[in-house]
Amino acid sequence: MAAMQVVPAAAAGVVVQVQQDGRLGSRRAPVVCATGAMSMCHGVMARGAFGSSSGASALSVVRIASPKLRGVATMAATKVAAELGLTSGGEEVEVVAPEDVLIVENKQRQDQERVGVLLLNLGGPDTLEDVQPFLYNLFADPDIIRLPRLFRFLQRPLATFISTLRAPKSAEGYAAIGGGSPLRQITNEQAEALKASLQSKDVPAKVYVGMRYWHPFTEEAISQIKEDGITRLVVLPLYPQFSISTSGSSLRLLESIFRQDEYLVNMQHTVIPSWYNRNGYVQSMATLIEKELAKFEKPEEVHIFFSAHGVPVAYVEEAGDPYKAEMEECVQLIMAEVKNRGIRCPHTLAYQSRVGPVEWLKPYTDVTIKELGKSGVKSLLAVPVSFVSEHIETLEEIDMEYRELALESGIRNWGRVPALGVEPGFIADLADAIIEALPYVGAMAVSNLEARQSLVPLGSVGELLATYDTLRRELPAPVTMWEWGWTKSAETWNGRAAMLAVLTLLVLEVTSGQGVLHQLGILPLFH
Ligand SMILES: C=CC1=C(C)c2cc3[nH]c(cc4nc(cc5[nH]c(cc1n2)c(C)c5CCC(=O)O)C(CCC(=O)O)=C4C)c(C)c3C=C
Ligand SMILES: [Fe+2]
Repeated sequence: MAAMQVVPAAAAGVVVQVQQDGRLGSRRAPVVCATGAMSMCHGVMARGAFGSSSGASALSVVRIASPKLRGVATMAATKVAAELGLTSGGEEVEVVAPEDVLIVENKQRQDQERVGVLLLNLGGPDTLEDVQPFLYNLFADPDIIRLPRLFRFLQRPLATFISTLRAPKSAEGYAAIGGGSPLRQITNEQAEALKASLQSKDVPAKVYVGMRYWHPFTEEAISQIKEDGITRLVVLPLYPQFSISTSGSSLRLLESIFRQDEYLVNMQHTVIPSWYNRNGYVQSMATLIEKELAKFEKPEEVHIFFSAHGVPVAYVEEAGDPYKAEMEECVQLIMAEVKNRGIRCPHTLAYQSRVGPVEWLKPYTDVTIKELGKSGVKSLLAVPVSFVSEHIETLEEIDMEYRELALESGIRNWGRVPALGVEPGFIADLADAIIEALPYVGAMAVSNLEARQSLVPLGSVGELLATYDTLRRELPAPVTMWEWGWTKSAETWNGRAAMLAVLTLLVLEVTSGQGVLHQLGILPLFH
């Protein structure tokens, strides 16, 4: 193992010593000298003109200020040392003092590289006409409704059936918030802000938005990424906590897109699967809470009420979704920071937006609001915590439905923390997360301990999908009327459900003239 250490910057620049035998001081390897001016703050990539006895003429430098990032330092140092010909390539470079390390990258190679950031999000209907097709896309996703293998062919007809039934109720909600979802516009603003923040940190990158269920679809973003010749991609789902039903579903889609395309197979990438535990996010949330609390007449009497989007319990208990654990840890971290600021309000976490009759994560938001009202709480501050943009579930469900319920339940003073949106501290922290992930692009990060900063560790799409939900077990469908399982009643219901689904299929095929039976050439025989 070779050792790489950066000797603190002299007035003229930085000296990097690389040694082959792991002990500093003996058998000196080539020394790389920096002569340009550079920014030295944490996480900032700076550039300068450099000279080196190994022949490298232009380098860029990343300062790693935290010993916690030893893994990042090691990986990048290993790569750089090999590129500079300081090691023969195979051996890992040991980082002696990570808090002092400057990682040196070959700038010539960097100039040919184009960094891209892909923001993943759910998407929402732009107009009321979009509501049913948007819902169709959502319910056609096997990570939202996972049918038993035998019935998989019914996924699409079932999605048509459920989306058609649900569309009028959903459309009412979207009509109440102005006739469509604000998600597209807010996500575009976040992308712009992130690009500017990265640029200000001397990391030029293109930022793309890929939605799962509506425009701009992930496929559209990927086409643009190819067209722009991106060579290194950081994938950032805009969900602070990981769930199979959100980030997981988008990764599953990316995996299939990547697999079918030679350019994408070879494009290096890494994913930041969740980031609820980043200090910048936690601080930004605490600041928003503090600001909203100050608007109450008696802030010390306010109950802080975190409301997260729910998922069916089976996602957590049967498929191993880390969502609940990450959510609980997230709320703990935010409350620890809130307490740090001298605020002593009690708090509760509950889950909203359940769909259908299967059991979802508890406690439910509506039930909890009623209970809090009954128990004498008079002032409530709602904090949406699973999403970083305003959307139908903050603007309609929380601001209208839950507010009304709270007032009916005896709560007199109501407040709501806005979603983070383009809050500067939050965007700057996301930019830092991207910069810190860059050395992992193309590297096997999951196997690296330091990459395990959250329950779902940093890694490539393939690595991440291999770490959870590998079996993709059948789960109770969240939106249908039956229960899967082997109890007597479940069997009966399975049979009925299958009959219902087959009937639906037949009706749809006959009315639309399209479908599996037409494809198999069976149905036209009956015409
Ligand atoms: C962390 C966030 C989210 C999780 C987890 C999640 C799981 C999940 N959602 C549904 C069903 C629906 N979700 C709908 C809208 C919607 N969902 C999220 C986020 C999460 N979903 C957002 C941000 C939005 C809103 C987008 C917008 O247009 O503003 C909808 C449509 C709206 C409605 O009809 O209520 C449905 C349906 C399931 C079944 C699920 C987990 C399995
Ligand atoms: Fe949802």
